[in-house]
Amino acid sequence: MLEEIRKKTFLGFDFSTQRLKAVVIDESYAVLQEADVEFDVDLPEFRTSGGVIRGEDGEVTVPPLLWVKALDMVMDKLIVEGVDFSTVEALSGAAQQHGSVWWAKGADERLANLSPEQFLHTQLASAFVVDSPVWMDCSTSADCRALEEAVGGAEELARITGSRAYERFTGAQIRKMRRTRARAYAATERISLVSSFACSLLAGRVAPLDLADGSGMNLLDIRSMQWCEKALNACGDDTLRDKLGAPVRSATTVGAVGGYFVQRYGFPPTCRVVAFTGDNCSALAGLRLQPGWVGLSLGTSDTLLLGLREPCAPTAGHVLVGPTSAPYMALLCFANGSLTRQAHRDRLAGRSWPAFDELLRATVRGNMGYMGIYFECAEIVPRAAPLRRLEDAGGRALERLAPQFEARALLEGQALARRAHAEDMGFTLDEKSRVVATGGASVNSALLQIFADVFNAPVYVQDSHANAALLGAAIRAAEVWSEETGIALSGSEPTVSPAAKPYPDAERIYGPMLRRYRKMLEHIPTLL
Ligand SMILES: Nc1ncnc2c1ncn2[C@@H]1O[C@H](COP(=O)(O)OP(=O)(O)O)[C@@H](O)[C@H]1O
Ligand SMILES: O=C(CO)[C@@H](O)[C@H](O)COP(=O)(O)O
Repeated sequence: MLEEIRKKTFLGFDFSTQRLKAVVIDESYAVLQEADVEFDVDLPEFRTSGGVIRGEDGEVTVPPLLWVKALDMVMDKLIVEGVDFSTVEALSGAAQQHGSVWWAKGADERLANLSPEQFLHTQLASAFVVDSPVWMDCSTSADCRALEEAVGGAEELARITGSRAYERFTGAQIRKMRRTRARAYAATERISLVSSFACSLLAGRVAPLDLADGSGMNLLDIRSMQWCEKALNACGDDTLRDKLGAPVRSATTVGAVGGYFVQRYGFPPTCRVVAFTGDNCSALAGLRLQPGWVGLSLGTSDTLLLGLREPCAPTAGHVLVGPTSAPYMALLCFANGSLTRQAHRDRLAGRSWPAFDELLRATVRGNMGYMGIYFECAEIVPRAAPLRRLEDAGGRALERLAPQFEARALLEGQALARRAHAEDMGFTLDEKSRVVATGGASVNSALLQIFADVFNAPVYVQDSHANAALLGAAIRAAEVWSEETGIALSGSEPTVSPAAKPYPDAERIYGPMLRRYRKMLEHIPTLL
């Protein structure tokens, strides 16, 4: 009886590229408290820009201690928000995908013996062998080609692992580490993904990788759900399987919360830790997409998410093991998302979104035929080096345009790319189609209107302030807890609200522009 009336809450984390967010929800999945640590602003001592450190030759890394320290900070911020940790029945999390964390020897022991008297970051200062390569890294092209060759070609790798070899995927990152920093590779006891690393901090032991995020490594056979022997051999030595450990289904309780959190913050010792997963996988869980809907995450990267019944071997984009009841999910990741929009906002309109929106309002839909492709960093879909292409309605190349036309060309070009590549992945638009947007840029109604018109489908956003990946983390914790305890929760479907509706002439304007976008692509030197 007492158990039934005791207040039950669930905690979710999102270790995304630019910040760490945390949310507490109740049994009906209503948000009770939220907190957030912005890496560049709140942890300036790590000298990140956009949450990462850019090195030479396309290397992009993060010192894992940044995430550890951010966890210390976000916990303290949750206390300030009034969170009562003694009511947390289960927790889970999401994290940027593909990044790897390289644990020094004795990782499990260190995690199991954390003193509640001290911060985590002071106790884990020497727990990592190297900085973490993250998803923005594009320094592993040679390793990608070698991996594809070892497995029998790009198509075969895509058939087995759900993706051709991609620079940011963990397999090639591991191969590069072993090739260029053999001593660091050898000194590493365990390799985590950012998600399973964050889970490890909470669980007080090195936590297993989950199958959904594990599919973003080019190492997992997405049909058998086991590591692919050939891919392991191509990227590591005979210790790699042990370094990675066995992956688990995303809906798995990996254990109880670590003693550190019980003693320092008052969590109940029975609080369950549910496997953490990739942020896009978590967003799929948070958005609860229905057939015909497409998820659009506008975080640091722009990603399109779809539930799939069967795996396929995509030429661009990825198929991951499903984190929810859909057996698989499709993921298209566009590296030129918010940071590219932000860079051009700064160039064209000062550092203000309202001023940028003002520029958009000075133009018409279709931009009088002006179109642009802006890749500030190497693009993932399509795989291409940084470049800028502008053309007029007659297809003539232009050097520059007035700021208002450039602003619209940038956003329309991005939305056209998202639609073209979603269609290539098998997404078909019909009258039931919906785009459900989430992530930092989903507050921008002018951007959402462009997506509605280009997709010729209404765009919705979640009613909750928390983004879908973050909310998905807390909801996954609640659902696994409910399934395991047999205690039903009143948790409701997340409600979404219409944010933009396509104009009746949208297809007439953007259908031809979609064809022109595909033509422009033909003239772009895409990388292999
Ligand atoms: N009004 C706005 N219009 C467009 N983009 C915005 C706006 N507000 C924030 N953003 C973008 O949101 C991005 C951060 O989104 P967020 O989902 O927090 O990222 P991540 O989860 O990858 O850390 C910023 O880079 C910023 O450019
Ligand atoms: O690499 C990918 C997906 O394949 C990225 O989407 C990362 O998962 C980072 O996510 P955000 O910080 O952009 O949300």
